[in-house]
Amino acid sequence: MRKIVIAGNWKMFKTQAETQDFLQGFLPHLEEIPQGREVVLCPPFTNLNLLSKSLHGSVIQLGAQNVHWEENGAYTGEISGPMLTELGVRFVIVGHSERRQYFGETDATVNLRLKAAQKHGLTPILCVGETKEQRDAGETESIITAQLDKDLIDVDQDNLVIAYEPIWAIGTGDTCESTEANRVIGLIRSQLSNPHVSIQYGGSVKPNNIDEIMAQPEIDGALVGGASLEPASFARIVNYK
Ligand SMILES: O=C(CO)COP(=O)(O)O
Repeated sequence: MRKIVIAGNWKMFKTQAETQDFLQGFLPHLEEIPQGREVVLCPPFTNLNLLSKSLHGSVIQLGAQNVHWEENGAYTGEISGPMLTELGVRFVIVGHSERRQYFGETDATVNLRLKAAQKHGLTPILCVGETKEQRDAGETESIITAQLDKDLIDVDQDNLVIAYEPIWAIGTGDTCESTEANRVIGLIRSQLSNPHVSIQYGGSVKPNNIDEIMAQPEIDGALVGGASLEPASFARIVNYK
């Protein structure tokens, strides 16, 4: 059975005070969330402890935005798997295009991070997707195939979520047509050994397009950036019809 996973990626947004404000607006909506939907919040590391305490016992699960492959060591600025699991973190985003683009992450480091996440019992959300230039050049399929080939070496597909995030659709308001996202996600699925992996769509997911996106048969959830920052908007998304 493929699980539905809706995750909010807060990126580098929200102080702890702003996180408290978010919770005040969001917590009243929790009861509306239909059973069987996994809802995950991935705040900056600095908010994990606060959210871990505030969401304890609720249906909302906690995710981080990255994880290092070693358990500890001289890796300034990095966070390890045991540091996350100690806080009750269950999911971790790995290989987001912003990490690949701005922080030099490669398929090799993405692969190491995926394996480390799984070793510590975290479920990684692997992000893949093409740039506008690659899409225009007709390279969407070959780029994604190459990413999957390298990123998933020795990765356990029984404990994995994948997010298809076309880079040109991130933060632009330029959503990928839902039928096209469905097609690419079907293509991703055809390259996996486990057909039950949940595959999300990400890129300008909003309250006004979530119903259409989730109506697509191949799409098992969403990875939501900007629209997860505002309580009413994220509540509407997790309560899609
Ligand atoms: O990058 C994203 C989620 O990881 C998508 O961001 P937006 O929803 O803001 O386009």
